[in-house]
Parts: sequence; C-alpha cells; structure tokens
Amino acid sequence: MSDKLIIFDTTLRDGEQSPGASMTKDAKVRIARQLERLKVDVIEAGFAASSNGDFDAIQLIANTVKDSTICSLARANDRDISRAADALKGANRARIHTFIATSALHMEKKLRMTPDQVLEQARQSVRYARNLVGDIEFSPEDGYRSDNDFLCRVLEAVIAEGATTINVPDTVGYAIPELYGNFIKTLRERIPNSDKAIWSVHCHNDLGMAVANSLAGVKLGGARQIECTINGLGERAGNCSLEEVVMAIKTRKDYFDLTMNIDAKHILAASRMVSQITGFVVQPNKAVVGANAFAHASGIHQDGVLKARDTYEIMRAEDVGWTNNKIVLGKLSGRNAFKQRLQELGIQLESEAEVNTAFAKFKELADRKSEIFDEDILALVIDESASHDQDAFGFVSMSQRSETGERPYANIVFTAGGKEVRGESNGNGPVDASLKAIETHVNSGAEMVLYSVNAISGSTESQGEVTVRLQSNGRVVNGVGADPDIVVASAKAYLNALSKLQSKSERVMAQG
Ligand SMILES: CC(=O)SCCNC(=O)CCNC(=O)[C@H](O)C(C)(C)COP(=O)(O)OP(=O)(O)OC[C@H]1O[C@@H](n2cnc3c(N)ncnc32)[C@H](O)[C@@H]1OP(=O)(O)O
Ligand SMILES: CC(C)C(=O)C(=O)O
Ligand SMILES: [Mg+2]
Repeated sequence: MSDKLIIFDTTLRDGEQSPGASMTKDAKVRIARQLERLKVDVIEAGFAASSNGDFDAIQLIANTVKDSTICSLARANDRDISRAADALKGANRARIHTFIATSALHMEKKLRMTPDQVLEQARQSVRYARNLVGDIEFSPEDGYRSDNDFLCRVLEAVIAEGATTINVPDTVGYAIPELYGNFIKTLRERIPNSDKAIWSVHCHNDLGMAVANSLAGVKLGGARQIECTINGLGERAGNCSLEEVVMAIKTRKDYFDLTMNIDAKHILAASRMVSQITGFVVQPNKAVVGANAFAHASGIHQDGVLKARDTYEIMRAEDVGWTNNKIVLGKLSGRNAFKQRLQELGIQLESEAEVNTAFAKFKELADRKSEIFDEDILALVIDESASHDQDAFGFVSMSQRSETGERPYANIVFTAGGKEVRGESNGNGPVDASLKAIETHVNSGAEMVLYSVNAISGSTESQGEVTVRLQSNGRVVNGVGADPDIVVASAKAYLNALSKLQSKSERVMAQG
C-alpha cells in the first residue's frame, strides 16, 4: 500500500457550512491561495450548484490555483454534477465529489427513497460525472451509520462505474476511533474492487474525536486521504482539524510512517487568515495554532525549555510558522526565566543581590498583574536603578479620592532625606492633587515642562509609565515612575524628578 497520504481541505465547502462562516468570493480565493502555499493536494472549493456566487468562486479558484486539484461537491443528480463540471473547466486538475446518503434513517426520512433507488442513483451519477471529469470522488453520506452489506453494494457499484476516491463520512461525529478504523478496514476487505480506489476519511467533531477518528481510519483502516479543515472549521462542532491531523502524522512519523506534500510552515498563516475572514477566534489553548501552543508560563517548564526545548515541546514552533516559542513571565515564573529575559533585553544588573531585589519586585508586580511584558521589566529595573542613585525623595503610600462634582483630594506619604513625611491637597484632578500634596512639604519652586503617560503594554492590565520633566534654576531633569495605578506612577515620577533636582551628580540637560 502507498505511504503517500493525500490531504483534502474542505474549509471552503464543509468549513463554510459552519453557521456564521459564510465567505465572499474574494475571501475564498485568498484562502485557496494560502492552501496552495500549504501544498494541500485537493481543495474542495465549494458546492457549485448551491448558488451563482459559489459557482463563480469555484470558477475563479479553478482559474487561479494551479498546483492543487480543485474540487466541487455535487448531489447525486445530473444538474448538480454539470454545474460542478462547468465551474471546474479552467482547473489544471479537476475533481467532482458526488454524494448520496446511505443510512436507513437518511434514505427513509430525508431522501424518501428506497435503498435500491439510492443504489441506482449513486451508480448513474458516478457514470454521468465520469464522462465529464476523470477524477471522481464518491461519498455515502452518513456512511458510518449505514448498514454494512448495503454500503458494500453501493461502494462496489460506484467503483465499478469509475469512482477513483471513496470517502466514508462520519457525517454526525458518532464514531469511536477503534471502531471507525476497523469499519474502514472491513469495507476495504469485503469490497472486491476496493483496491481500484483511494480510500478517504471525513470525520466530524461532535464528540471531539474527529482527529482521532481520522487517524484511526488511516492507521487501522488503511485510508490514504484525510478530509479536514483549517482550525477544524465546519458544520456544527466542525471537521477534523488540518493543523492537528497533519502535525500528529509528522510528529509521530515513527508510528504512522506516511509522507505528505504539506509545507507545514504555512499552517499558522492559514489559521490566522481563516480566523480573520470568518471572525471565528482561535482559542488560546488550541493545538498547534493557539496563542499558547508554544508558550510557557510556569517556572519549572521555563527553566526546562531554556535548557533544552524538547523537555516540554514535541514540535518546533518555527516548523508551523511561529517565529519562536514564548516564555511568558508571570507570577509562576522562576529566577532563571527572569534572568534570561533581562539578558535578552540587554539589562546587566551588577550583582546577584541586585537580580534578587529586581526579581522580588517582579514577583510582587506579577501578583497584581497576570502577564508581565518586557516593558514592565524595563520600567521595573529603571525604577530600581533610579531609586539607587537618587533617594532624596521616595514614594511610600498614598490615598486619594475623586468623585463627580467634588474636587479630587490626595494624601501622600513619602520619604524626604530618609524621614517619612505626609502631604495632603486638593487639585484639578487626582494627579494634580497628589503632586500638590508633595509640594506642600517640598516647596521646590520647579516648573513642570512635560507630563506624559504611557500604557506600557497593550491592555488595561498594563503598568502606566509616567515621565515628568521639571525645570528649576536653569536645570531640566526627567523623572520616571511606573505602576499599574497611573496616579501612583505620577507621584513616583514626580518624586524621582525632585530627587534628581537635588542630586549634585545629576547631569544638566540643555533646555529645548
Ligand atoms: C453532509 C453534507 O455536508 S451535505 C452538503 C450540505 N451542504 C449544503 O446543503 C449547502 C448547499 N445547499 C444548497 O444550497 C441547497 O440545499 C441546494 C441548492 C443544494 C438544494 O436546494 P433546494 O433545491 O432548495 O433543496 P433543499 O435544500 O430544500 O432540499 C434538499 C433536496 O435535495 C435532496 N437531496 C439531499 N441530498 C441529496 C443527494 N446527495 N443527492 C440527491 N438529492 C439529494 C433532498 O432529498 C431534497 O430533495 P426534495 O427537495 O425533493 O425534498
Ligand atoms: C458531503 C459529505 C462528504 C459530508 O460533508 C459529510 O457527510 O459530512
Ligand atoms: Mg461533512
């Protein structure tokens, strides 16, 4: 049996059947191009008979994408099949995928046809399609819940009519890996002409087993085509996810021993494109393409990964399109990860004692803030070294009150020459009140020439970094302070600037 596994992507057909995932023609072409870069073997571009728009999209994809086989779905009737063939005319390689349900439930209740009528319609449709296109896929819809004997009759008949791929769908996601794998194996063993077709699996994720079932269909059943979608998009709970199934087969080559054309480094871009076009956000803990798939937040794992990535990573992030893995600093991080980040940021602390002090401050901040960004660390270290040099004034604590219609009030405790002092004041706003409260004690006479606030990182959880520029007696100094509370950050920055004004060693900055 061949060791080549065909990857058939149906993001643009079954994926689009996901409620809310409808795509424009241009969006479909963009995705198809990305699938071509990913080197999927077959792109099911849509269902030509479903609408003129889908017909046009398939036609445009067939005319544009030349490296993959382009496929259209069609019900088992002449009209749908003709539409599919017409839409695919410009393709380098075209496939018609025709289907009809074979489970007793679907035949009786939905199609309202007898098994013999279904058998005949399947046979005729494949015959009709075969005269239009050489590459014909046939699917017995709800195949997994179909009667085995009947299914064998239908599949034998359509292979005899020229179907080149037999796809056995678990349409409603009812299968269990071992049972599904054996089901495919049994069909292949029982059908006399089964070796004339390539066998394919098409699994839905209603019980969260689409990937596992597909893998079992390949490993136990001998299927050599997997139907899947980017991000597992698809009807109801979705289809087998391309990124997961592909990376399972690549990562466990020791077990599957199969080859694929896929160029996995385009996986992440494909995932992002599909997510952006459909508006379906990828959950952070999604395998392979989720934001956390290669991220480490706990100290022991971070330490392990920094020493040897394979301690906690079974795939390389770069192989699926990430630029690297991620060490996310937070309250569970350890000293080694913290030190590594300081090094990456080009920060050299003088001694182990200084590292320990900075690490203690980092842990304290991390208890208040779920993720610590590089900018937080820079602010924390700048704050730390500033307090080393200039300790004339230091922030201790503050409280402040502001209420609509009331003048804001601040009460601040800070150190001045090593002694704790307290100041209080009203002001135009909470920042103004807190700086005036400092001045009630300091009386610096300095003029503020700049005040600026920056959110250190993108979210409301981030630290605020405040810069204050003061001018006094021809000297201009900058003070910087950082804190999740921007009023506290302002007070820290102001005290830092006042300290610099007092410091004899402070460099004089030319004004302007
Ligand atoms: C498991 C799957 O994913 S199957 C693919 C599902 N995808 C889609 O349905 C998306 C595209 N579908 C559509 O745009 C429309 O449903 C169309 C154009 C295909 C058909 O639209 P309509 O003609 O209005 O029919 P409607 O959708 O209401 O009903 C489906 C008809 O197709 C019949 N039918 C269903 N499957 C098949 C089949 N595989 N082969 C032949 N006939 C079929 C049904 O019995 C029903 O026939 P009836 O009208 O005689 O009762
Ligand atoms: C049309 C077929 C292949 C299908 O999508 C299914 O049965 O789930
Ligand atoms: Mg399906």
